[in-house]
Amino acid sequence: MTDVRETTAVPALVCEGLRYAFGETKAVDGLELSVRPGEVFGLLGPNGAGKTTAIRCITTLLPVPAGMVRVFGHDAAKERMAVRRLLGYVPQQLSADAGLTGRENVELFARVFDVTRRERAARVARALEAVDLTAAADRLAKTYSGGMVRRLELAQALVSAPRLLMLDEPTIGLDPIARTSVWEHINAVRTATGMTVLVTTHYMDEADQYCDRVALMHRGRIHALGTSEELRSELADRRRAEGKTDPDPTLEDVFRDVAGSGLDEQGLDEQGGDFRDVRSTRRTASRVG
Ligand SMILES: Nc1ncnc2c1ncn2[C@@H]1O[C@H](COP(=O)(O)OP(=O)(O)OP(=O)(O)O)[C@@H](O)[C@H]1O
Repeated sequence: MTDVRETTAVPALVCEGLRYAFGETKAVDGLELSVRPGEVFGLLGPNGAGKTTAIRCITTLLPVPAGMVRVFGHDAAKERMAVRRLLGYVPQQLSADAGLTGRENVELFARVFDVTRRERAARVARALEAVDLTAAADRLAKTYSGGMVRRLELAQALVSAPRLLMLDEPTIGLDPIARTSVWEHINAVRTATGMTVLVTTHYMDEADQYCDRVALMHRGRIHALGTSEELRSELADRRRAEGKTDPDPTLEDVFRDVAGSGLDEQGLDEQGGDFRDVRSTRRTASRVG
């Protein structure tokens, strides 16, 4: 893979005062975010927090009705094509075609992204290799396991050599081994290319382990932002100051703390207990077949 390490200080992504409403529902309500080039940034939050809507605004699939979104300095409202060329996007919904082989699926995306005919075969082969699907490339996608499908979707997004890769719940519904494998491939490509990654996840353990920084989103806005360690140690300090002697807080404790009582009214509890429960509500592992 070509080395396109970032040398510029321009943020990979900036959202300022981003708002998006579906009728009366304020899905994104004044989102403030800045993602550094080359980092893996985790956008965390319960169902309905506004993560997917924010991602759709950033990827230009939805307009930016209020506020500002910039991708490597390009305005998502005014320079949509420039922004699209910089982005790779793996949505929550299935984006691979079960009736095509892995290679054909990636080729399709190469065509959509205008990869020239001369470059196409090599780029497709590189993308498949980056996610360890070379040996399975000529099998129909419907024969793939859930983890392989997710890696295929990753290859589809990588074939255009994006500078900012957006992944919406990339590991939901996968078993722990497949989840680890997906993350290892994301990390390997990031290391090789210097690509920036914005990922949404419900899995706090994954965010803790794989994200350089995380933002905790609730009801359309960010409630805390930093490294997992910073957020956890800030909460530990606050607890100590209040005379509490709890053991080390987790990222999920941080989320409960920053979102406060709102979670009890309309948050995690309403959505099935906690972040761990949410994953059982959606299954991607058997989506193809
Ligand atoms: N097409 C739509 N029409 C109406 N309301 C919508 C639509 N899409 C999302 N919403 C609402 O906007 C709010 C934010 O939803 P969104 O899907 O962005 O949240 P999310 O954090 O991505 O949740 P999830 O983790 O379940 O994907 C929710 O209240 C949701 O019901």
